[in-house]
Amino acid sequence: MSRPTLTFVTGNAKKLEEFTAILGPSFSHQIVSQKIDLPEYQGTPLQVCQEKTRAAFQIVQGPVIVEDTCLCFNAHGGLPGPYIKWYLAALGPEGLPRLLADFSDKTAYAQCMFGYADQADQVPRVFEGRTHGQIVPPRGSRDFGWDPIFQPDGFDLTFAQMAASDKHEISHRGRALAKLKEYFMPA
Ligand SMILES: O=c1nc[nH]c2c1ncn2[C@H]1C[C@H](O)[C@@H](COP(=O)(O)OP(=O)(O)OP(=O)(O)O)O1
Ligand SMILES: [Mg+2]
Repeated sequence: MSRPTLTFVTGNAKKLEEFTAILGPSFSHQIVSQKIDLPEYQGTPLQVCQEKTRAAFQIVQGPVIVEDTCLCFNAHGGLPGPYIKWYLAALGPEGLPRLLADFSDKTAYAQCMFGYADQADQVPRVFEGRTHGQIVPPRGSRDFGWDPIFQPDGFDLTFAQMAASDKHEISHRGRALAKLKEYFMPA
């Protein structure tokens, strides 16, 4: 029996790796990935995610999933937020914590939004997950983005120092995918 196909459009190999690991082999749909760098939209995280979903649908012309991730500094009113990619590219994990040097509030949250559409004229469905924590000087492997500078609440380790399965259990992505899984595979 063949499972229906869902195409995950992302240019980020680490996202795809986590997505596949978190959903696991028993997911209702067969995941196909397309490595396309979609436009980096501006707006609220929800608007960015929905625009990105529409753009992906135009390309795939079938059921698609996209994901947009934000890292939001509370002292900066939620910025860099969806623009974290550019900040990370410009400053690297060493430079990012310095943005908060003059602020006593080092708290931040990671937010992940998956967008899903299976028709063109549809408001994309969004599954959101959030993890609160602190921005710290980098510790741990430099494998994935800002993982070395994000220390989730309740842990002494940054995401980069945690075992992958521990990260997934509490991560923005893990939480968003738990909702997505619930939608596709209701209990
Ligand atoms: O769990 C994570 N742990 C650490 N870093 C992360 C994580 N998740 C995303 N990131 C990075 C990738 C990119 O620098 C930015 C999000 O930007 P974002 O546009 O969503 O990602 P992207 O352009 O790399 O891939 P895509 O083609 O799916 O848009 O934060
Ligand atoms: Mg992107």
